[in-house]
Amino acid sequence: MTMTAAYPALRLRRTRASGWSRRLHAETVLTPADLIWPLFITQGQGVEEPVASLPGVSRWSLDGIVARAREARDLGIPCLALFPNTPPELRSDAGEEALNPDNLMCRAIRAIKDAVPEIGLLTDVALDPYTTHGHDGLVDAAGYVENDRTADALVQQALTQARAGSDIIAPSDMMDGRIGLIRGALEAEGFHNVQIMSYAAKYASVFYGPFRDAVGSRGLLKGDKKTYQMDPANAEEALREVALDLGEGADSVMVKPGLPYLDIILRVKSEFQVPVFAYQVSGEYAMIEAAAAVGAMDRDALVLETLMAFKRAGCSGVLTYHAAHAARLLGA
Ligand SMILES: NCC(=O)CCC(=O)O
Ligand SMILES: [Mg+2]
Repeated sequence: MTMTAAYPALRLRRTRASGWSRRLHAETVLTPADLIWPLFITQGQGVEEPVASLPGVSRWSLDGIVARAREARDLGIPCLALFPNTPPELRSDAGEEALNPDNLMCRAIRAIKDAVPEIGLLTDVALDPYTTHGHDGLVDAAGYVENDRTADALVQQALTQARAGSDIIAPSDMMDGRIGLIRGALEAEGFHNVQIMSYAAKYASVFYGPFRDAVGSRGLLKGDKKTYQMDPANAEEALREVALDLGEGADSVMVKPGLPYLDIILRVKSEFQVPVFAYQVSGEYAMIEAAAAVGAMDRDALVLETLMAFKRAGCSGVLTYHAAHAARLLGA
């Protein structure tokens, strides 16, 4: 790049001097269409259960979930991400409830599609909301999460969700090879337009703590998830993960958590030029709320600045528990 001028002819502050000019020169735009709103589903009717570690976030029974879907539509949010809180009596070692066509997830998909057909639904594929041990897959006698048996179960779980009406299958389990198997099964059953958003680079992170409260698996989890989720020390490996998932048929890829991994988002976008999404996870949400609660920083500004950072790094969109609040701030 050749500079045509130097100070004092060139002053970068000139274009920043007024609001209209800052708007005119903004390189990145954040709109409600960039947001995916994760929602927690619970049993019953007329139930709202606040999640203590996520102030402002609740689990909703199906009627409340449908109300949130209407709210999202009216705010211009294009897509919801659904997570069930499965009661202990429906959990098992193999998480069979994940394959029940009448489980909470499938009932939520159908209820939303009936009432608000114009909103997109992204559904989580992994066994952790359904297992007694809190792991994302099937565990062998030594406590190791078995890859290939788990992948077979995930294929069945993905088909169960696609049959219920899911628009985007989002495998969050980090098993090897599952994207290709799921894509093949979806094609074979005629679900040609059901997308796959792969949690391609999902790190074994402390930032997921409040989410485990929300889906009821915190107290259950035995050990940690380091034999399948990625080591926070690694970046090159994330590019290999993304390359594999794209090669197996993922339509878009996700990096998770979000803000501490902006370098990964930037590298994935630069290397592959495909749709990349970030998950601003529960611990990130909790940090923002905690900082705002003690008056350390302004909540609304923090929400919008962090979401803008994802767009600037190259994201097509962001999963965030602040989605509805952010959409309101953006004046939808
Ligand atoms: N599979 C979905 C998650 O693990 C979400 C994590 C979070 O929000 O902390
Ligand atoms: Mg992988």
